[in-house]
Amino acid sequence: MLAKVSSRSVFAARNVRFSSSLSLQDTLAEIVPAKRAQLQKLKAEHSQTVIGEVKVENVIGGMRGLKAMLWEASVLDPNEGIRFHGLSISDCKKVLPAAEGGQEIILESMLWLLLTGKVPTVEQTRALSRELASRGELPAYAEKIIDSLPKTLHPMTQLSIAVSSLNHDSKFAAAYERGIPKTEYWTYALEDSLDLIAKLPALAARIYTNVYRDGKSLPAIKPDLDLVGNYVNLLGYSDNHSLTEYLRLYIALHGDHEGGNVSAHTAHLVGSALSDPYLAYSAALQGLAGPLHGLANQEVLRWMLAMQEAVGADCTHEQIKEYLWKTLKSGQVVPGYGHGVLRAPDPRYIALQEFVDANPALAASPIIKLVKKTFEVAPGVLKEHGKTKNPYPNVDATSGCLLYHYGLNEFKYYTVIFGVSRSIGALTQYVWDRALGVPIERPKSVSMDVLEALVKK
Ligand SMILES: CC(=O)SCCNC(=O)CCNC(=O)[C@H](O)C(C)(C)COP(=O)(O)OP(=O)(O)OC[C@H]1O[C@@H](n2cnc3c(N)ncnc32)[C@H](O)[C@@H]1OP(=O)(O)O
Ligand SMILES: O=C([O-])CC(=O)C(=O)O
Repeated sequence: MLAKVSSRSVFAARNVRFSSSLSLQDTLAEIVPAKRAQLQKLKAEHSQTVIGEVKVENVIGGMRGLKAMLWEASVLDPNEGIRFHGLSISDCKKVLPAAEGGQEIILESMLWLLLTGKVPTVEQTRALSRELASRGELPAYAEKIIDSLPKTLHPMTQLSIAVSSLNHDSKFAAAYERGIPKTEYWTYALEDSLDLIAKLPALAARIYTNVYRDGKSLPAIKPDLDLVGNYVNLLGYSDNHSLTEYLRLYIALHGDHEGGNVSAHTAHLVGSALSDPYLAYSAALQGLAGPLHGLANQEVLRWMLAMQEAVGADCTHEQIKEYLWKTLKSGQVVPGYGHGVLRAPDPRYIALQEFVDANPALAASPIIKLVKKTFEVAPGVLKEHGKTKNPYPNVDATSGCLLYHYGLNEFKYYTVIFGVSRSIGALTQYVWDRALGVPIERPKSVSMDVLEALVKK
């Protein structure tokens, strides 16, 4: 913590903004007018300025590379990876407050940064932890809905249903029905977003205990713990400090990855119809549950375990190469590799590997050794295969394997943890979308006949 504090002056010199002593709500209220003015200026002076072109490949290729949506909290560089309000992951590790007794960045400090663009103080981070804890218990109807779901239903489907059900109490939806002015939308959006983020650990833990622990009763939320501390406690792993710290890092790092990824984009799209934060984030979770997106962490472990069984834990590079080729030749993707934007190893993957390197027990784990060995050969194989534009690992290449090492081996649950995290990025933008009054999203689509006619012109 001392090192973090002393690096403040270095960051201040880089114009990184530090929060004063205001509450989160007051900090935002202070920023909203300036952001609105920034958008008005852009509209007034540059609405017609061209910033790119649309090619046929954008229309038929998943809009890759098209700069067509506003996203405030983070920007993804293909080679450097993600920056949160200009801060890289290693910057965040230096400057964002950790939990009491911990070293890793936590959801609360990342959420504060994402929402406000400012680095919170330790006191502000603690106050946000207490606020989230005070909002964290579930309403009885939500517990009833979760408990009624079949244990065989995928945990991500359960999470999406549970989040959606909370719209029963949406303050945003109720205020809209009452007829509030548009300028006030963001305050209700923020209320719902904080409520939802706060309740995600209890929702996610209830799903876990129902599916994997015979519905064992859950402890109450502790008012003095950070959100992930509470989550780990609810999951029944509170005696494992290393896992708690890993989850703090994991959940902070997965929070936001600019706007175009499937989950974030979905929340933005659904929210643009003024569906409340619960409905928007429930929809985002449905996208996160796809194997090319968040479900890849489950798929990586499944693939790794199958490889381990086929070639043994102590396998050679040559055996891994053969297994990679077998996967590729059977027409499957290598899970945990490739990316829609990144063209270098994902810095989130690197940050998790650094966590491993600092923990000898993790570095010695057979499954984590296999992750590392696979990284040593997979890029070469994927380059030779010649299809993927990015032969390097993304964050999913290792995230689930660490959970497996810690004994959290119910891999169909892994994306739920990702879902707890992604809320902070998706809902940050939800709040800003309402504060800035961005319109309903409605791009123009074209048929192939129209495209043919357009290219002939
Ligand atoms: C948190 C996250 O969401 S990170 C991403 C997690 N997903 C995965 O790890 C799944 C494996 N990876 C993939 O499927 C892809 O790399 C994606 C979905 C992440 C990105 O997709 P794209 O942007 O379309 O990738 P790209 O432009 O490189 O694809 C070109 C071709 O390479 C293939 N390709 C891409 N990645 C891989 C891979 N890991 N293994 C094998 N083939 C691949 C694509 O399927 C595509 O094949 P096609 O021409 O037959 O359709
Ligand atoms: O950016 C993407 O498309 C996928 C990804 O890594 C994420 O959402 O975290």
